[in-house]
Amino acid sequence: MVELANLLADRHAALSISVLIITTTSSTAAVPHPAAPRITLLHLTDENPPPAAAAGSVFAKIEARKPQIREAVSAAIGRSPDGARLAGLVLDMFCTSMADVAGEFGVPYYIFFTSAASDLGFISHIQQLHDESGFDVAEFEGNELAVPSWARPIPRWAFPPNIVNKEWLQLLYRIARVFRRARGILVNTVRELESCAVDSLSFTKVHPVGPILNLKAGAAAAGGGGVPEEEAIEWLDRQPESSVVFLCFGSMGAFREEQVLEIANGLEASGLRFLWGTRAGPTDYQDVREVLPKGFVDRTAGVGRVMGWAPQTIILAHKAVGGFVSHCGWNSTLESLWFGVPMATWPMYAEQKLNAFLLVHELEIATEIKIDYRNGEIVTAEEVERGVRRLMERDCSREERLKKFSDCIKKALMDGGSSSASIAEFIEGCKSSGGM
Ligand SMILES: O=c1ccn([C@@H]2O[C@H](COP(=O)(O)OP(=O)(O)O[C@H]3O[C@H](CO)[C@@H](O)[C@H](O)[C@H]3O)[C@@H](O)[C@H]2O)c(=O)[nH]1
Repeated sequence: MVELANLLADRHAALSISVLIITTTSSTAAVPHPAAPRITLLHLTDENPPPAAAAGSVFAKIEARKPQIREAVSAAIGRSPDGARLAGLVLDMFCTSMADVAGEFGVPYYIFFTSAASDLGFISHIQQLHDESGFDVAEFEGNELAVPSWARPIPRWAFPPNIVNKEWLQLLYRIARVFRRARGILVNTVRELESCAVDSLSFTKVHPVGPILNLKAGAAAAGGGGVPEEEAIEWLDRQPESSVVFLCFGSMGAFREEQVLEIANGLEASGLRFLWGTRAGPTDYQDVREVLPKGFVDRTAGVGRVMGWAPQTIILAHKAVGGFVSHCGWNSTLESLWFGVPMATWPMYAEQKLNAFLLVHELEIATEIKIDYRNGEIVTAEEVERGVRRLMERDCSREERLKKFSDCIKKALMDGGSSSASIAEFIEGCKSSGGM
């Protein structure tokens, strides 16, 4: 959201933006600094959570903050210069309940969707099928489902794992209905990367405005252990060009001890250079070194390092890195594309299997360690070894495609680029809706 605010403020000098940040007990990442004084960050903390926030899902906790949000919006209006008016509310997918607040202030709301447009297409399609014909994706028994925003049918294994949970699915449908009524959806993607999805989404105005990245690498979240950041980078500086496999699984990608052992054994058997970013397991361990195979750190000292939170964008930008094993979170995907680093997929949760399917089968720019990963499954050392070797093999046609998309996404926000045009169109739309 802050990076989006930076981008919008940069493109329109009269725009002031307040970013409301709801802090929950599970908030981990540090919030970046805004780039312009016209951007105000308002942290709505949990110190005196309203009673409803004590229990329930993150959505219920957020919804319980409505009065706080109303107050914050009123205060933001009060602070704005004479003659300025509220243009609208931009909501992320966890905050769709605040659409009502936009209504109360008589302004439109927009969505900021931080995953792929293809994922947005999947969500809105299953909701439409459900509402129009009672289709129940949780009971779907076919092998694949044709979805208009995808060039090829999506295999059932690639569906987000949560959809078998009926309660969660109803929540997803509710969110998708709010999406449909939005004045527009800003998507962190690039038209050239997902033209099929962007062109097929016609229920509201879709603005591909990406890639919105924080290339300065966010501040570290706690947990994981391993070598300190400076040591990891110094080590990387000493490695030959494109020789290191970087493994990192997002802000929540922690593995159980059993899986840590298989990854470690697979990496060691491959003989490849590696830098492995880890997150602490929820219950098992605090520092990954507690659960690595005995002697692993010493035996692999010449070829690898294990660390906790990794400064991912700095590492992906490093010339020693030749491949990235990723959980396929959308931000990691865009960062990898930005730096032109080949990816091997290991999706873990949320919509990551869809992203992996997009990367491997639609765009054909990634290989797989695992693509149809099921929660709780163990990926063996042999699979890891094979996967990292495949990742580091030269494949000219894959590299060419990767370079093409990497070039596209670098141009998108430049003058004349597709995302630049989309942002301008969004801002014009805000003006014509009478808000600015
Ligand atoms: O050790 C780490 C781990 C993560 N990151 C950064 O944290 C971000 C991770 O983002 P992402 O790749 O999108 O993964 P998640 O944190 O898992 O993101 C959630 O949100 C995304 C959409 O915003 C979804 O695509 C994912 O499935 C969902 O898990 C990226 O900027 C990484 O550079 C680091 O810098 N170091």
